[in-house]
Amino acid sequence: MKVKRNNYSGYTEMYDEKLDPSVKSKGDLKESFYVGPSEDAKNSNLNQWPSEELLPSWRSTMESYYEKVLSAGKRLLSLVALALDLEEDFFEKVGAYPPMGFLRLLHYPGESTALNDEIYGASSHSDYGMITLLATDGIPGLQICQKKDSHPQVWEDVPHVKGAFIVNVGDMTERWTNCLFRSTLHRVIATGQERYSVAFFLDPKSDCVVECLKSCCSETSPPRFPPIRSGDYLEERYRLTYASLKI
Ligand SMILES: O=C(O)CCC(=O)C(=O)O
Ligand SMILES: [Fe+2]
Repeated sequence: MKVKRNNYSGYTEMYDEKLDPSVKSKGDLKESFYVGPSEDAKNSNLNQWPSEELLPSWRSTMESYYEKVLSAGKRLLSLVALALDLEEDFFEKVGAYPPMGFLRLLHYPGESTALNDEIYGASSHSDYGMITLLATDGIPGLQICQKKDSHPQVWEDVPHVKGAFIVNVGDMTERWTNCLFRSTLHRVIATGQERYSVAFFLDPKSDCVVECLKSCCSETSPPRFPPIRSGDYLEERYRLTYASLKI
């Protein structure tokens, strides 16, 4: 396909990714299309777009959705800051802005693969960034595990609420808050039903250093994660997602 993934933008085929590298499958069932920020630091556009003749207005629809969900995400981040007793514009002040938004259009094929338990629509993972705003078509499949350190893990279906986003806490928020806000462990099981969803990942600007908030650590509860540059952290997480595969 002409718009195949490049620099994390464009099309990824079925089995291109494995979100849980420990799963013994050839990859996750989903196929997806990524749309990143329209400009990088050097002002060059990294996005891949299908041709206007093939899909008229598709690009403008995506760009318009991107802007709207980004603005909703930023408002939500202000609420996260307030919930942590920080100033409303904390994430702006700490250098996370302008945040990097990644829109991901997902398609899960309808074929049943129930014979192989290890095949997931999306295998178990937590999202990497600050928060994710997820819209789904209401077809079941998405599950969360609330106590991710427990064994065996208990998975619960996420109910669909029409017109509402599902909001996942990401790993960088977990690092910032020293696990006060736990990132959401989730997966999509293969139900044999075709399913569509749209995820919007909100990540800090790449040179933002994510380190434990002063209010979230003490002598008895020291920082559990070392400070890390957001761009380096994301690079490593993406590398691991593709490392077990040959692409
Ligand atoms: O399709 C879904 O409901 C979840 C997708 C997801 O978790 C992801 O892309 O990170
Ligand atoms: Fe996810």
